[in-house]
Amino acid sequence: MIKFENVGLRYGMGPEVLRDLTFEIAPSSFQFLTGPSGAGKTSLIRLLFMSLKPTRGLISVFGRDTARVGRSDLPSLRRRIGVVFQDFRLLDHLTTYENVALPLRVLGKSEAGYRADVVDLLQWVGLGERMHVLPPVLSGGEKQRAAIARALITKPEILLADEPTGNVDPPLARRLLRLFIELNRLGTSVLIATHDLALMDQVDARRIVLADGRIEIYE
Ligand SMILES: Nc1ncnc2c1ncn2[C@@H]1O[C@H](COP(=O)(O)OP(=O)(O)OP(=O)(O)O)[C@@H](O)[C@H]1O
Repeated sequence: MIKFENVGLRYGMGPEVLRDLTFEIAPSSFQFLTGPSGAGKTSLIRLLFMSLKPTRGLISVFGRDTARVGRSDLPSLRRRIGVVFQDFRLLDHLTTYENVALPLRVLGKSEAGYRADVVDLLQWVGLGERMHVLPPVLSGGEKQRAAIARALITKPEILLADEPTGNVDPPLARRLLRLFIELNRLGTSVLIATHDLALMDQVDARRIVLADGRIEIYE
């Protein structure tokens, strides 16, 4: 569903931070993206989400060459990808419920049609009791789960999560991991960027390892 061929990325006139990346992400697959701090994990997620363009090589997303995707086609392609950013990006003036419902509101859906889905999803991530509070009073782990729910509400075909367990204690990290595994079991592809070795050791999953701008894949 996503294919990279000899992809390279540099910022401005700087050195190439990603080099010769060739790999695929299959439908319904589960993988970790790992590597030391600064290795390029966030940059790779931005390439996958098409918020950055590669400086060379080919990226195809759902069969479309991203270099040929026009501005008007980008939103509909992006809707098929859920992203959880490292800094959550929740809107502080909207409740947890409203934050999670926002992608549907933007699509012009009616609240009567989506209310039950949003509540179900909030319960699934364990935020049923917290849906009417504003993000500033949520704990780090609760914000994390709200961001995950918001990424999932449009039923994306792939979920990209950047350090989703970076702000939570080990028991909650294990719970989030179980949630991602369950999501994958239901058919969604999952890519989790992390440098948490203990987390990765809990699942026998594919590892895409970034080092010095290149990748090695351990199936
Ligand atoms: N907007 C930018 N402009 C210039 N250089 C950047 C930019 N964003 C990232 N870089 C550089 O690209 C390299 C990869 O950064 P990136 O944030 O992708 O790594 P990372 O593996 O996600 O790191 P971390 O685990 O610390 O979040 C780093 O050398 C970083 O300094």
